Amino acid sequence: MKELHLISTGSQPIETFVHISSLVHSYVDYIHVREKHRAAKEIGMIVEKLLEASVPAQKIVINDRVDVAVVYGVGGVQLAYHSLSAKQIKERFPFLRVGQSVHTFAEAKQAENEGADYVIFGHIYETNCKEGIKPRGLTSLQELACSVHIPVVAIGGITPMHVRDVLTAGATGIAVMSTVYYADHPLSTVQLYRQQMGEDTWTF
Ligand SMILES: Cc1nc(C(=O)O)sc1CCOP(=O)(O)O
Repeated sequence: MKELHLISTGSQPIETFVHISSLVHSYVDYIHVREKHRAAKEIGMIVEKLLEASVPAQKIVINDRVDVAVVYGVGGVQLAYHSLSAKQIKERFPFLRVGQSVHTFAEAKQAENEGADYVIFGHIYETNCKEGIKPRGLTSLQELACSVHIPVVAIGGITPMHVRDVLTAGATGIAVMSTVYYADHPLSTVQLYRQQMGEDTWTF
């Protein structure tokens, strides 16, 4: 099964993020709370709202803040270069699914060696989120996916029309932000991603 991850924008009202997440969660595998400017307490409140909106705890991934993930009993954490290491977290909290965000082959190898469950690699295409930084493209994705043994989730500018190319390049899943959270019709957008992933028979 190919994974579909959604990432919060960090700039939307929380109510909008929770509302859209509640509409689409049946069709996605993971919803990342990536709210870098917010304190742990606020991130915890967002998790509470997601849970109240029936988003399953196992689908919730907290960016960076392992403390919040453990306290709220959610499914996973997504680590950045400035986060605690995958090794430290896996040793203490083996029940957490640990993703590492990477931008180079060396970072991906290190994540694998440290016991990360998967990496998110990007950005593949141009995206407003990484303005002015050259996209890494499909060839780098292909090289990286061939070189590590853990799943590689692709991120950055991925529209439904890109999905097949990205999966053909070796990604085991995709992560998207603006195309869903800024969509006029988030539910049909997510369904379109699923179709492109060859999973139009997705059951929920
Ligand atoms: C959060 C994030 N990380 C990236 C990376 O390359 O590490 S790209 C990205 C943003 C992805 O947003 P969109 O789907 O709107 O392009």
